[in-house]
Amino acid sequence: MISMRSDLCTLLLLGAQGVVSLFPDCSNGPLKSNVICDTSATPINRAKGLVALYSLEEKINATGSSSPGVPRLGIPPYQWWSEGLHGIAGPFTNFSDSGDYNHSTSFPQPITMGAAFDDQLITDVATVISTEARAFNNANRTGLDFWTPNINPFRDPRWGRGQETPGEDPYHLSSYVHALIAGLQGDASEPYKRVVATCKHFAGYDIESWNGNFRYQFDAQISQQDLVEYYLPSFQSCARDSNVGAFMCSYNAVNGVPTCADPYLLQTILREHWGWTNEEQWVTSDCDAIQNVYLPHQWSSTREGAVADSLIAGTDVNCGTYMPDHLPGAFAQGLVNETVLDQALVRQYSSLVRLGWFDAPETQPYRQLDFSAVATEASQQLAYKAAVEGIVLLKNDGVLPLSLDASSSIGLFGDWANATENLLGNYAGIPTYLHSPLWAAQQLNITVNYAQGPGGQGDPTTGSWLSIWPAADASDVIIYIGGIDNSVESEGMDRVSLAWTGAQLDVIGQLAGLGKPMVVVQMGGGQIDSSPIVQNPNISALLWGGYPGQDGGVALIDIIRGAATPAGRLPLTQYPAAYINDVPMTDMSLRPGLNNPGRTYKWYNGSAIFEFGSGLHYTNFSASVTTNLSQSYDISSLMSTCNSSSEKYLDRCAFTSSPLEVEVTNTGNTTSDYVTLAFLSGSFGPQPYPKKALVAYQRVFSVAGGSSSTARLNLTLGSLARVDENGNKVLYPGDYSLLIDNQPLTYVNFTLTGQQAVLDQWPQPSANRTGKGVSGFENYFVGGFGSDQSPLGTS
Ligand SMILES: O=[N+]([O-])c1ccc(O[C@@H]2O[C@@H](CO)[C@H](O)[C@H]2O)cc1
Repeated sequence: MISMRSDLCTLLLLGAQGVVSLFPDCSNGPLKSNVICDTSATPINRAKGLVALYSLEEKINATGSSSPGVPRLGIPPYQWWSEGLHGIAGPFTNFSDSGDYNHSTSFPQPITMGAAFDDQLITDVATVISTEARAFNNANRTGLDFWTPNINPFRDPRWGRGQETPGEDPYHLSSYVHALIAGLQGDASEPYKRVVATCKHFAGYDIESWNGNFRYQFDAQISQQDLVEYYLPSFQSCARDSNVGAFMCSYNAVNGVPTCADPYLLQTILREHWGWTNEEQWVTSDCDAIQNVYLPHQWSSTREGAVADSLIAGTDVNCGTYMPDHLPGAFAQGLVNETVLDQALVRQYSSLVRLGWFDAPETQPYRQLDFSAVATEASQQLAYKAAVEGIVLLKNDGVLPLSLDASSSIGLFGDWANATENLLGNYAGIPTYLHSPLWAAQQLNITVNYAQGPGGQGDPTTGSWLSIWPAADASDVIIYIGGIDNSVESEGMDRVSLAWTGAQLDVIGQLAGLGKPMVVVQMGGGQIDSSPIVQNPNISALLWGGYPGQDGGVALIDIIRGAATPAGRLPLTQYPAAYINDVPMTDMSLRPGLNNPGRTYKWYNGSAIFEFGSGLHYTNFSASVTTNLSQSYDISSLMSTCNSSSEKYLDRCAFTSSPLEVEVTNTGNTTSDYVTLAFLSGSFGPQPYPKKALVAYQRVFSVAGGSSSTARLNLTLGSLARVDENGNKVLYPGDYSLLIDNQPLTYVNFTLTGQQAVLDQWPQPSANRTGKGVSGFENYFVGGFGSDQSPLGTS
């Protein structure tokens, strides 16, 4: 459960009335001869012209996410907060009760789409989301700024919001988010952006509630090495490589400073080091994160201090009302000046200029879109395809695919067998339809025996499962679809167990005891320890489906019956259930250490139940690297080639002059996709060495039995680099192996020689990262998080 916070509650109530969004009228309104309406001027000059007309009060009012507009100038209210995680959604997106605009396309959760390892799919999905967003916006039903994607890496398996991310690997996240932003925002050279995407939550946010630590208060202690190597690459991809329009700073602090008040993160790293200097780009706070700068972080000593510190640090929009409420006091106290406020507003309005907010609708293709562009046949098929591509086959003794005909009788059991809303996961809008596995099976000409149970995530008594046994007796094949859902992993709620519930294991065990062919489908975003299923010889097959979206049931049943073939790969590690006893959630370090067996496939020193990248097919593949890589490379000549290339950032410079080619051969009979995952391992750079690191991937499609396809992988100098303790990205001499993740593994060895070379010199934070503190609030947590009042009601 999200704790409802005072001013946000008000906001949400206002939002229930719908998005009151008109566009400024540049042809007849009061601004028509202001530069804001001059389409030949630059976005920044247009925005400056507008902001110059605002009074201080009007400027301050415009800092909240529900911006009231300026009626005297014909500036309508604007709602900055829309969500679009896997389809348009959010508290301010207004679906109608019936008729047009009563639904949109709901795609799988990112954790499932991440498993597809298909960047083109992600661009296509994001293009549909931005198209549908525009149609809804034209009907005043949503905004133009979408607070998606969530690209904090899924570091700890307990994290309740890991489902919102593409997984645990920073390279994968970086590539995924680049593809996503292209689809959401469109081509940067176009006159208008489709919508603005927002990379969140910057940075180090991946704890909801663990052992007395809460997202609003947590101070993540992260080494510079882990920050650069693990927590920031996806954000760098957004800012430096994908030209994203917006960032969101997070609730937590990093190394002592709440992120929304941290000039090191927001200015030195984001804007200066990553060159995110375009004035159209702005930072919003997470919802009420600025309040948290005061309490519970106690970084600023007053509310006025918190808004001033955040604005000065580089937070331009405040989700909530804290800035509009407390900036007047901050100005009165001389804590902030108007130049900083103007800068925030110019960023906001030049972004709206790029969205065409001020321009005549006739000139803009996106302003012509209506409900006929929503939930089209092609979008529905894409939602299905995304689900199919993300489903992962983890065990198969040959029973799958089932060949079903009119004489087949299947038993469908488990909480997810008739899942509808569960298919979506969190941050969902209203889907076009919800096709459960049961519904999908019932569309086939077979007998389906369905019975509910065990029921919920608790451990109900076996009495409630009685209907299962006659249904199972009547079936030739048993399919159990269960696992976890948003009742145990969600916003505000981290998991307390990585095991299947006792009730589910009990019923699965009893069903397996019937000795019939049996398939288990593990659902949910976080992984659960499926070793009891893997080890049970009576269970023939195991699939993972995550949250597969509106057509997820059809996708699952189609894979089970062979109408579609599985080729997804786990985008995260499946740890043993005991992992949560081995490491506190608050330990942010990746490498193994005291009370930490290491995190993710790179560093975990125990035995995973399933490794990152696991995934079987209904056929077999071999892979061979056909580009000749096995040689020795001199670091200084690699560097001088890159230094004289047009690439501004050395880590993006290509390692090989043309993409590395991998020939993928289907050595079996069944046509199937194949995800080529390329990892690097070896002895180079600082110790300890990671077990391996993903450096490239490509999905190849519909490879027929006996034939081959070529995967082309772009390797950069950055993919060979390691990060030193100061966060510098360095190319080191040493022995390298490129591994193509396949059975058997394909290796290519090569060496780098000469002196190490720095690809990216990391700016260091200043030594002083201590806040001002708030006296009298030492026991603030006792009072909870709902407001910035002290537990005693004084402030
Ligand atoms: O009080 N509320 O209404 C409320 C609603 C949502 C909420 O979560 C935050 O809002 C989302 C904004 O995009 C961020 O991803 C999430 O961390 C936090 C608080």
